Amino acid sequence: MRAIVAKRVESGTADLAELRDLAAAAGYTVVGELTQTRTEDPAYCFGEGKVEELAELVVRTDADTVIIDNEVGPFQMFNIGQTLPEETEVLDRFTLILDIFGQRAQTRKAQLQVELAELRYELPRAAAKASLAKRDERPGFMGLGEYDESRERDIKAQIANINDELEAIADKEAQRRAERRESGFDLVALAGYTNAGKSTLLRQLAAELDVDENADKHPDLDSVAESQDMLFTTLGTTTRRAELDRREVLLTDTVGFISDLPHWLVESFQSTLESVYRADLVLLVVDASEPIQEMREKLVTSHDTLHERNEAPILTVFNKVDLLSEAELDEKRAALSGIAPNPIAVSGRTGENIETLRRRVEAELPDWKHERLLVPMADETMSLVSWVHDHAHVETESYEADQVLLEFDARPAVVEQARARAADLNPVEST
Ligand SMILES: Nc1nc2c(ncn2[C@@H]2O[C@H](COP(=O)(O)OP(=O)(O)OP(=O)(O)O)[C@@H](O)[C@H]2O)c(=O)[nH]1
Ligand SMILES: [Mg+2]
Repeated sequence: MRAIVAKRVESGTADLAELRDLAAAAGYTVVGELTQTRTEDPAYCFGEGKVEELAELVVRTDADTVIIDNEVGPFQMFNIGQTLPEETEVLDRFTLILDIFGQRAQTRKAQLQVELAELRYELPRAAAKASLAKRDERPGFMGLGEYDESRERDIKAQIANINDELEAIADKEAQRRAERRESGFDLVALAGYTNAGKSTLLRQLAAELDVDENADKHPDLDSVAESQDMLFTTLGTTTRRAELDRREVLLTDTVGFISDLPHWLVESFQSTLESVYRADLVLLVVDASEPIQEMREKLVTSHDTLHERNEAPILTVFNKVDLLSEAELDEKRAALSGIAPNPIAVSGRTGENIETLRRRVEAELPDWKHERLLVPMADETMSLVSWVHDHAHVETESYEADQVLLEFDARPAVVEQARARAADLNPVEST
């Protein structure tokens, strides 16, 4: 798999660094690159001369694939394909990302999400492809061989089916979140740009114990294997129990964010992000070894992704501080204080400051409530008392003649539930 990466920008100089990383993540060896600064050409995206240059580069480097960072319309795709040597595959940023996601999708949900994204990508292109297939000079190009109008209807039907199945999965997950909360767990989610170090931090913060059926499907969480410097190593979500002093926390690792993703692609992975949106606290992880400008852009992308639906407070984590000096860190803190107020600086690799992070997580989680509860003696009383012990931090437990006094700290939801259960108890003498 030998690829040429290409990018067009309207102004300034095109930066190919991220596209190169994405290509590598998909398994390509990058054998050439090409950039252009100009406005979009309606027929070719790039200038026509540039596409001819691209064709020569393909021949010279013996590449089999061309990856374009821009969104390429169906007609542009067709025209570029006609100019390039036969059999050359053309991908744009989105089909490349879908390619990576497709390779990594291990769970039913992840596979459905990838399929959904592919269909959403194809839908607006279906009509164009059908008309191109009719006048295709190169039968089979872009898989257009048997393309016709009925394809659009098929796509819509498939999208509806997948949405139904994903909704059913989301319902089950919502139920599981509720059960976990009822069991006294606070839910904390790791979010952030791809490659920021989320999975590494999960390993640092969490016990080996997996609480998720997906855990074995995440090779990047293997504590022995060194994680790779690769984009999108995590695709589904994995949840583990984190070891904190007082509070029982479940920590969920999630898919990384990336810039320039169109709406339909983000939407397709919405239910993956649900565990972020519905958390009690979000740890927004940033790679602090990168230049300030890049950190800022990635923070903006992350906040944009979280913005509309996130309900939880956000704690920014500057990760990879083993790679920078104290002075550099101070400079970055100051420069980014607007978008990342009071961040905590850690290293997931060396473990530096991880204990402080644990304390910060406890401090930032919504406050526990103090409760003083008088429980009447009844058949179910002792089971309620032990439930409170399991879900709360019990300070006092004293027995009087016909009641138990419990004083404890707990999540507001646990306090409410304890009160309700106590109110439901029928005192012994009345039965
Ligand atoms: N030097 C250094 N490298 C780190 C640190 N934390 C993570 N890394 C490296 O950064 C790379 C990405 O780490 P991951 O934990 O896989 O990142 P991620 O955010 O889970 O990435 P995606 O799953 O792709 O979104 C790996 O090569 C890690 O070894 C750190 O504190 N210091
Ligand atoms: Mg990861």
